[in-house]
Amino acid sequence: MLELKNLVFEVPAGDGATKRIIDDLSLTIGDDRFTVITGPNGGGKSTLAKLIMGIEQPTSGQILFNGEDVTHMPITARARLGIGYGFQQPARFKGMKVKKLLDIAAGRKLPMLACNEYLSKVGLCSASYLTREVDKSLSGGEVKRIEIATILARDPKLAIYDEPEAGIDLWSFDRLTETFRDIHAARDGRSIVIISHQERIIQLADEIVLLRDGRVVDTGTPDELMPQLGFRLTSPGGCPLSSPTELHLTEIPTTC
Ligand SMILES: Nc1ncnc2c1ncn2[C@@H]1O[C@H](COP(=O)(O)OP(=O)(O)OP(=O)(O)O)[C@@H](O)[C@H]1O
Repeated sequence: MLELKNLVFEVPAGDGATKRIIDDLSLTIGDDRFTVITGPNGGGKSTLAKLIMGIEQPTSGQILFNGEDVTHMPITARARLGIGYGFQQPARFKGMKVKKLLDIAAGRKLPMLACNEYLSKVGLCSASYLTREVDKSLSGGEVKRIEIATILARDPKLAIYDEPEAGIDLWSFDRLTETFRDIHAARDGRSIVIISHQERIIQLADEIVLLRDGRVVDTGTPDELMPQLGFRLTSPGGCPLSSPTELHLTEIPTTC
């Protein structure tokens, strides 16, 4: 369980003034929960994720993970405890092959079959990508999907994905949505927090958290909050392009 208690994050705003990015925010995320954090641009979503991961330090407040105070713990220690984070704009690692990155994430040398599985879950073909370097030769969407595959390989207790849909094409996004749905359906005690503006991801949530001006302004189930967010409720997985998308997707993970 993740508990955020009265978190405040302020940055210098010149002339000794400060700007409050996260404003006395309290939130509890239980085990086995699929939580989507959404809200307007600049509302503080990525900052909140960075505070949870330890990339930023709160000005005040407390972060507890499974009862342990991790507020001032370094990133690596939090990662060891089981918190994983996927950046909105992932880093590239010149000289590092995709296979090696997956091995590092998993903490062991992965068999090929496992690599195939992780990459297919994000709609990438192992044969084309395992030996590629994670450098500038990969497109933004490819790097993003490889990073998500590394988080799947790491299999953290709490996985935080910052806008996993960003820069990802419709077909790969469909595969990714399936993957998130499968992880959640497994109900194995893992928790997922996804920062997203995407209706189809928001729809998967147990709980939606609406963040604005660094504050939680509302929480609720998709039934409760989606109409308020301006979304129309559809059956899970509903998509006007489901037929052509499925056609492509069956080709992506299985035939490479
Ligand atoms: N270190 C910093 N210094 C100054 N301003 C910052 C800093 N970090 C974040 N901000 C500001 O805080 C606000 C929240 O940023 P954040 O990236 O958390 O928003 P977001 O909700 O993730 O937005 P988006 O939906 O556009 O990704 C923004 O106005 C941003 O410019």
